[in-house]
Amino acid sequence: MSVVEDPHDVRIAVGATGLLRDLNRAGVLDAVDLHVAARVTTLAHDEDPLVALAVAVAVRAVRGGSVCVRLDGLVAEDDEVAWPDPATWRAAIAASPLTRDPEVLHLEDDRLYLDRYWREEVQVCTDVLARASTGRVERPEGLDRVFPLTGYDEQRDAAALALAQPTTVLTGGPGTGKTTAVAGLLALLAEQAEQQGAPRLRIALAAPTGKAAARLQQAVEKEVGNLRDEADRGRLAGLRAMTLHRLLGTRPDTSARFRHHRDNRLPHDVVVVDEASMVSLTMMARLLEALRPDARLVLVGDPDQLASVEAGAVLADLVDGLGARRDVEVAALATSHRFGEAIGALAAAVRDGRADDAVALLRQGDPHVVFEETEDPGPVLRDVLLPRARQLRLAGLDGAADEALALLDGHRLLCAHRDGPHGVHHWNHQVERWLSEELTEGLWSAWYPGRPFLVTANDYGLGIYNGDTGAAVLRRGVLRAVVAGVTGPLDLATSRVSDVETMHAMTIHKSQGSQAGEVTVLLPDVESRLLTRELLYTAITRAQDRVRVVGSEASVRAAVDRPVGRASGLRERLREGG
Ligand SMILES: Nc1ncnc2c1ncn2[C@@H]1O[C@H](COP(=O)(O)OP(=O)(O)OP(=O)(O)O)[C@@H](O)[C@H]1O
Repeated sequence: MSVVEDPHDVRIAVGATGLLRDLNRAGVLDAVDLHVAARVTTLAHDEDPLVALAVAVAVRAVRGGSVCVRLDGLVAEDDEVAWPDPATWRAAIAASPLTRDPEVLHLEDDRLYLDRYWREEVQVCTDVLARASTGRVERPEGLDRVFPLTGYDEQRDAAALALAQPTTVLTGGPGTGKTTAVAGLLALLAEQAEQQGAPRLRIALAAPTGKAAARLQQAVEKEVGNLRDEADRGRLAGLRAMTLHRLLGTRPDTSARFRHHRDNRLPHDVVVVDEASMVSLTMMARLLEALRPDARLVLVGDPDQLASVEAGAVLADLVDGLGARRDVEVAALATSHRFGEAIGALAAAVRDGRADDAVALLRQGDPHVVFEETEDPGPVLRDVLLPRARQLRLAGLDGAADEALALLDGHRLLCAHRDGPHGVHHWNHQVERWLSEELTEGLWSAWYPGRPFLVTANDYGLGIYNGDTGAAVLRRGVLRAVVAGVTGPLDLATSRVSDVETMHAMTIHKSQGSQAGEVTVLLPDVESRLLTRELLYTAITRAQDRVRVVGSEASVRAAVDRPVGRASGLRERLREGG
C-alpha cells in the first residue's frame, strides 16, 4: 500500500475524516471518490460514515471500469485495509435514504451499484433475454452456396445459428473470419426477405469508433465481393457502416440520450455491431432499447481483448452468461486464417493464462516471435525505430505518400502507457531526438516530412476518423497530411487536420481494431496497473506477421497472471434470469 505523504497532493481530499481519510491517504480511494461521497451524503442528510464509504467505493469501481463493487471481495482484494464487517456495512447501506429517495445506491446480494448502472445492467439482461427465446430452424440450403464447402465449416455453423436466433453473439480472435461469416449471413437474410416478398432488408452495420466502422465497411465490402453468386452480391451492394453514436442519433442537447430509444425505434431489420468488446454497458443498454423487438441483432467481437473504456465488460459477460443457457447459443469461431502458428500459439497462451507456455514460446526463437529480454529498452528500440523513422522521412521528403503509408502499416510500436518512461510521449520524443541528432537541422516544428500521425477525433466533413493514421509528405514544396482513409489516401493541408498526435509510438488501447505487419510491444514494469492479460493479448494480436516483445520475463508473467476482472452482475443475471 503506497501512502501519500504530501497534504497538498491533488489526490488528497482535504477535510476527510476517519476511515475515508485513511483510505485516501493510503491511495485506496481517490479525492474524487471522497468528493462525490461527501456531496451525495450531505444532500441526503446521511451522516453515517459507512454510507459515505459505500458511495466512495461504488464511484471508485466505476472509475476502474467495473459496473459494481463486491463488498465481500474488497476484503480479499486488500487485507491491509480495515474494511468494515460486510454484514454491518450492508445493514448501514440498506438503512440509508440513499437506497430509496433519491435512489443513488443499489445493493443486491454483496454487489453494490451506483443506481444508474444497476438499472442499465437489469435492462440489458431483460432486453437480451426477451430476444433470446426462439427455437432452431432448418439449415437453409443457401448456406452451401454462400460458404465454400471445404474450410468454412465454422462460419457455416455460425451463420446457421445466427439465422435461427434473434440475437447472436459471434466471437472469435483476430482473423478467424468473423466478417466473412457476417457477409454470408447477410446474403442469406437478404435472400430470405426476397423470397418472402418482403421489402429490401434494412441492414445497419455499426461499430463503437469511427475507425472501426470504416474498417467494418471495408471488410464487409471485400467479403461481399467474394460471394460467388452475383445475386447475393447485388442484394448487399452499397452497405454502409457507421458509429453506434451515429446509428442511434446523437442529440446536440444531451450526451446521455439518443434520438432512437424505446419509443422511437431504429427502422432496421438487421443490426450488426462489430468490435463489440469495446461497447460499454451504457451504450449496450441504449442500443438494445432502440432495436425493434423483431429486429435481428448480431454482436461481433473478441471477448478476450481489452474491454470498453467506460464501465462494463458486456461482450465477455454475454459470452459467459448466455453460454450457460439453453435457449440461446454463442457462435464461436476458433481457427485463425491470418497469422502464422507462432503468433497464434503465443496469443492463445496469454489468453488462457499459461504463463510458462507464453515465456517458452517467446524464447523458442521462431522468426515470427521475438523476445527482447531487457530492463533497458533504449538500445533495442533505437535499432528498431530509427531506421524506420529515417525511411519514413525520406519517403516524406520524396513526396512518396504510398510508400510512407505502407511503412506505417509495416511496423508499429505499442506502449501500455501514455506518460512515463514506458509511455508513448517519451518514445515519440525520443525518436524525434534521435532523428534530429542525425540531421543538420532539428525537427523544430510539430509538422515535418515523414511525421507519422494518429487522428484523434472524427471529422465527417474531411472523411477522417479517430484512429486513422497518416504521414506528412512534401508535395511541390508544400507539406501535406496524407491520411490512410478506408477508400484510399486523403491528401489534406496540415492546417486542416487539427486533432492529431505524433505516432512513432501508440498506446495499446488506441491500437484496438487495427493491425500492422510487425508489432513491437514495450512492456511496462511489473507494478504498472495497466499491465494485464487483456492488454498483452490485444497488443500481440495486432501483429500480422511478426511480434517483438520488449521487457522482462517478470512483466510477461505479471501480465498473463492478471486478468482484468471487471466486476458486474450481468453474467449471473443472464445465467439465472428468464
Ligand atoms: N474459412 C476461411 N478459409 C480461408 N480464409 C478465410 C476463411 N475465412 C476468412 N478467410 C480470410 O481470412 C481473412 C480474415 O477474415 P475476416 O476478415 O473475415 O476475419 P475477422 O475475424 O473479421 O478479422 P478481424 O480480426 O480483422 O476482425 C480474410 O482475408 C478472409 O478472406
